[in-house]
Amino acid sequence: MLRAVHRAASDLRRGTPVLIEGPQGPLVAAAAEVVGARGLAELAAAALAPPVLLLAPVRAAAVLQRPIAAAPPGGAEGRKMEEGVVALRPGPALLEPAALRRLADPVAERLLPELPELIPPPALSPAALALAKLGRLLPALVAAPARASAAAQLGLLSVPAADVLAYPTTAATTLARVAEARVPLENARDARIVAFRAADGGIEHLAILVGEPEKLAEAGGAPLVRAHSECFTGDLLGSLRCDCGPQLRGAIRRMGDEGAGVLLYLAQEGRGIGLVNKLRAYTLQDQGLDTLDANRALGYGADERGFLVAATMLRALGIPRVRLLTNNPDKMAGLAACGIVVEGREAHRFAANGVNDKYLETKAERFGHLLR
Ligand SMILES: Nc1nc2c(ncn2[C@@H]2O[C@H](COP(=O)(O)OP(=O)(O)OP(=O)(O)O)[C@@H](O)[C@H]2O)c(=O)[nH]1
Ligand SMILES: [Zn+2]
Repeated sequence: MLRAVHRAASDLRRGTPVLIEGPQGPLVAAAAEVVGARGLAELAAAALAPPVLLLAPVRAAAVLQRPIAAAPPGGAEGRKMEEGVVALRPGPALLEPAALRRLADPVAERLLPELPELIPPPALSPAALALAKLGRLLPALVAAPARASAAAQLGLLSVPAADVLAYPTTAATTLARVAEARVPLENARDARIVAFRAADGGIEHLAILVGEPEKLAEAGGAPLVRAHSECFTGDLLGSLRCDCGPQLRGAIRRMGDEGAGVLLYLAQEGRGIGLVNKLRAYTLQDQGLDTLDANRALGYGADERGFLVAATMLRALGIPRVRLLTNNPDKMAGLAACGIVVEGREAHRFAANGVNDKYLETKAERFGHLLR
């Protein structure tokens, strides 16, 4: 079940259409960002009706140059605008690879050849958008109801919509320890790295254990824990745009000083949108958007991370109670909702550096990050 989703996301990434299966018959979909002439021809061969464009509501509003009310997915009430999906009927000038790429990408935005018309989204649209996000692609697709025989006849991959929507939970709950090694660190010599992998062999997450936090937990204690989302630019390159580097090294140093702790190094780059999209978000931020609106302009949510990954790893390590090193109240609530007892919070704030000042302000003002 994980495997089919994984393979379908990979096909989307290479511009090949996939079939998303539901009770009313399949939807054939290809990613607007990468689809080429061959993918569009395959899509047309599978389709029962002319293709439509599926976009996140914020992106659709930007394309149409007016505010729109998003249809909540599956008619569910109370969903956030950023979780909905909007369908547009394109004319022939838009059904062409370069125009589709411009439609998907606000960074590449130039005048579109025509303004498409708003129509009700076909069934299974939310799963199509979710699959593009799992592939870390821009959530923009060209899609059409498809013939049930299309998978066999055209050799397209087919995946149940329900499996796509369940993927984040399934992947998080099937994480298991696969490797472990002692790795003395500059500021914490007694450190080990434990690697976790999901049942589909997908993306791996790491736990860095300083000292013996498991023993502390066994005795009923709550070790110092940091759930750190990967940040290639900040953690590795020392980017000044964010505070990730100082937070990462600061957490290890603190655990070294205290003699015990766990740093979960989570493969959730860019708050879950991936490195490529984070770079796009940075371009939008240089054009004036803040970190939250930049994510939304791309069609992603402000924060796409789930906390089940961290909770599953902590449970597997035998650490059900934690003192969490964070300024983010959502992390505490998220871990608690996944069954981890958050006994306390330790502030983890570093001074602004002259470049990340606005980023830190936005985290406090719009994400509700605690200032101390
Ligand atoms: N999309 C996006 N992601 C960013 C941006 N700046 C940093 N990030 C990502 O944000 C994540 C940093 O999150 P964390 O430090 O784990 O958590 P936090 O939500 O800031 O909360 P704390 O625990 O208080 O640090 C990393 O995955 C970074 O790649 C940005 O401008 N846009
Ligand atoms: Zn960062």
